Amino acid sequence: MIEFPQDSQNTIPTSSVKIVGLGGAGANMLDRVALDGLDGAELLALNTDIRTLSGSVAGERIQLGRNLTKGLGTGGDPDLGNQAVLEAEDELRAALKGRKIVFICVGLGGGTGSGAAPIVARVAREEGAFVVMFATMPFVFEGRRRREQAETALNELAVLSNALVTFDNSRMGELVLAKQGIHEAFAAADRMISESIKAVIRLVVRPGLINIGLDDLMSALRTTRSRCLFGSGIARGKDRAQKALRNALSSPLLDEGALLEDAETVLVHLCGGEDLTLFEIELLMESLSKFVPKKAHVLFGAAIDPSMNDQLSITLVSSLPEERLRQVQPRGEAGAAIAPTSTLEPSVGFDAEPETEPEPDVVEAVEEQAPEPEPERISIKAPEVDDDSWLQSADKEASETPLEKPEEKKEPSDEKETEFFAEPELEEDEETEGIDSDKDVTEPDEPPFAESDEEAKETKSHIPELNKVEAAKRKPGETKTSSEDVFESSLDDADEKAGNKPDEKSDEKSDEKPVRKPGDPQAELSFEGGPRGRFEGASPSVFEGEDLDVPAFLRKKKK
Ligand SMILES: Nc1nc2c(ncn2[C@@H]2O[C@H](COP(=O)(O)OP(=O)(O)OP(=O)(O)O)[C@@H](O)[C@H]2O)c(=O)[nH]1
Repeated sequence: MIEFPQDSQNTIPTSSVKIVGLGGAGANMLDRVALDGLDGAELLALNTDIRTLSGSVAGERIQLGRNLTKGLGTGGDPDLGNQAVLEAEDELRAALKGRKIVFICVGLGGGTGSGAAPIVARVAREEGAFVVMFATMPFVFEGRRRREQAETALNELAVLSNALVTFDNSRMGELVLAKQGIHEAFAAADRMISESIKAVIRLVVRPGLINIGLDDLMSALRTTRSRCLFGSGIARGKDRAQKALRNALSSPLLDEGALLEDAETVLVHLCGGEDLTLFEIELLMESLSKFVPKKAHVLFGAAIDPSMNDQLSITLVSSLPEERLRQVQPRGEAGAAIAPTSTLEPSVGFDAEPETEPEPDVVEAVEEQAPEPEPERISIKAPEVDDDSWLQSADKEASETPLEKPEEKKEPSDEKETEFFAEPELEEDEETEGIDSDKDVTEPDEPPFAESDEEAKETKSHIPELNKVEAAKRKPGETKTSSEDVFESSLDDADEKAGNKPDEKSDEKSDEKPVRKPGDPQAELSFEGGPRGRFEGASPSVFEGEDLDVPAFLRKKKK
């Protein structure tokens, strides 16, 4: 039954919404949200690392662990992250006071995010907010320690958040071509997270023709021990309704709509420009009905937003009981597969009821001793950096693909269980070349970003390109973005493996010319040489005796 609520329900003003970016990854996600444009919602950045914090676009920033880490990151220690946020709890509480819905963006696996996220969620809940957590899980190549730290935090967050939406970075990484490297993979994940946040905000905040409120959202997500299904698509032009639906269903979390077939409640929200027609809505709902069981409760909302122009967006939110999830095998090819990536206690819903975790790409609520997540290859076309071109390519893809419910589930095949950086066409001996057979690569103590020599060379060969991308994102006065820290670590590893001396590396890097976006007036500093890390005439940024212009990884190395 499709329900058309006539009253305004519980829609909330944008001013009651706060988006929190926690840690380095959270700051990048927040930047992405801001770049993509989101009117009204307040942005709050939380970090131990003062350099990353000061580069954040957020209007509000709180330094965590001022006395504990003295402006530095936690070096991957969640206990430090936990203590650091407790030091700033009062400030945090004041910043979250009176908010009805709080989105928390965090990359799990490091110290600040993993250690502080549960406390941030708790404080937000105590202040009466509905907490939606968007968390990324580390790449497989980051090593077991990070994965374990992430899963420990995830278990806590499943209990503390109202909705937990998990993105596996490895899976997100597969949205880009393997050769595009770490930065593009992060960027792809950040774009998807930003889209998801905007879609949920569109659902509950934007006043619509037919409104969906928090009640509806919760009802769509509320089942015991379930995980959230989430898909969002946007399209323009002829057949835009069909195309938008196709795009939403191709979300890795929906498995081409197959995961909706047992859904009990499905929330559907449409948003279009002033030219949105009733005919389009009917067409879209008819197509969607092929993917949703007849007895399902379909909650429908629609909004007109003149800024959408000729675009139409559709957001689908539902949840799938855990038992059902286990039966669903990943679908190959264009669909994305979802495999449980962690073990979770029952998640808790609004008003302390055990509840769901949403995942726009993966939300999980599974049991202890669940299998380790395995990366799967998916063949969704990589979005272009340019939004419009991405939209056009998505449109084209959608229009070329018939919108039909998949009839058969395919058994997972070994073929798509390919590691993120694996080269599918390599000969067998090439694949193994350079791997140290004496080393147990699953050792808990292996360093993050452990790579074979070949992979190390491969990573290194992307560095100039990646640096250009990151350089274009730097803010005035910033010598590096936080992602470059991660990247520079890879560079170090690559150099070490290649047997290069530090000065050989410097020579290579000094040739790089950072690229600015057209029209951007900001001057550029070269990474090495010249007035290091600051503009000429400016004083060094010294904090607690630390020269913050020296990249964090170098400072950490000195210790
Ligand atoms: N999607 C995405 N993930 C990221 C990004 N940067 C880092 N990550 C992931 O987030 C995890 C945590 O990294 P950070 O957020 O930098 O770490 P932190 O929480 O600030 O913790 P410390 O630096 O250890 O204090 C990493 O292991 C990566 O998997 C990013 O820009 N986008």
